[in-house]
Amino acid sequence: MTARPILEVDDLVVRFAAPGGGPLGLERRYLQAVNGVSLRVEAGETLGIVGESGSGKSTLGRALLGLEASHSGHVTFDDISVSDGRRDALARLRRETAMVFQDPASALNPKMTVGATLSEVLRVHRKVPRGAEAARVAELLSLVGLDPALASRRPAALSGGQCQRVGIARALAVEPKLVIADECVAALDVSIQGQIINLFLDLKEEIGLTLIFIAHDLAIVRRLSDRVAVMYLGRIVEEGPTEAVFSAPRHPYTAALIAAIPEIDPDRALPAAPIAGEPPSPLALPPGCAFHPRCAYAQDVCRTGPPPVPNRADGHGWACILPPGSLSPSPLPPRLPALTGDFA
Ligand SMILES: Nc1ncnc2c1ncn2[C@@H]1O[C@H](COP(=O)(O)OP(=O)(O)OP(=O)(O)O)[C@@H](O)[C@H]1O
Repeated sequence: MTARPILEVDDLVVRFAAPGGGPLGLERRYLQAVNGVSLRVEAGETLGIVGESGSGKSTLGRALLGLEASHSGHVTFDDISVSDGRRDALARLRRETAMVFQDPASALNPKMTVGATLSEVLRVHRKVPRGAEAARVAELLSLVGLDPALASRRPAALSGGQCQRVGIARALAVEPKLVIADECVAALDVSIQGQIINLFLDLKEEIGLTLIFIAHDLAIVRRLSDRVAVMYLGRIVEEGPTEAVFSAPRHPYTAALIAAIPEIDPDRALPAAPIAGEPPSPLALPPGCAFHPRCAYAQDVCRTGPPPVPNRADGHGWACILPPGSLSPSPLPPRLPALTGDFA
């Protein structure tokens, strides 16, 4: 029996109007920050979303929580449709989901104590009876590994790691069915990052937290995620069980990102990322596969044909004409001879 997804996303498009154009006669141009994304998240699962800067991770995360309007496509959260913008559905989404942001200090009100911040969430969401807030605040602080005595402090009197734990406690205060963490450890020291990752791992075990973890640090995502989705210019180019994706990537972009992960053991360190150049402008996507100008494996069909049809085998999807096992484990793959046959 397959578990029921708590979140289902079908062909989601989120776009922003480009500057210029519009009413004076010029045709309005749009940047497709999320360009036809489909994915599933099951209860208790952690989905990591990775990709270079500008690949659309944050826009996708915001759209999933109704914080960014979608242009087309469908998002279903726990059996309610949230993409048609119905107020009651959005209100339920807000009650049952939470976001943890990158910069812990600026995400907290500097004038409010930790206790007041958490109590406010409990009150607004009517999570505990009047008078029981202080006890629940202490519980929440303990849950994220903080001394309940910190409830009387303001953010300025906390370290970055402590602030991020408060941010996580605030997210947990609504007893969310889904938490989206967007680059929530990027601003922290490496040792504090490790502590926050361990905290998420504990929360998965203790309260069955369902988490979407957005990051460009693949090593962290590997440690935390059950499945991983790799984004490139608004699309998911590869998605599957974390170890399958990391040990045998099927898209050259994923392989290149993995090759760029710094190795702790210098003897095993691989040379720098082999991805050539910068990503193209999302306003002027190349024809064919959008990754082809940077891909060491590109064939003529990748340059001129339609964008690759996503493949799926063994629960592992990839949007490339290459069959599984084609990618060299070397970070500087040789150009492959021309492929024959239809792999799509
Ligand atoms: N409000 C906006 N208006 C116009 N363009 C936007 C807006 N927000 C994001 N974009 C553009 O959408 C694309 C995706 O941005 P997004 O921030 O989602 O990417 P990201 O993968 O989260 O990047 P990063 O890791 O740097 O946060 C980028 O080209 C970005 O410039």
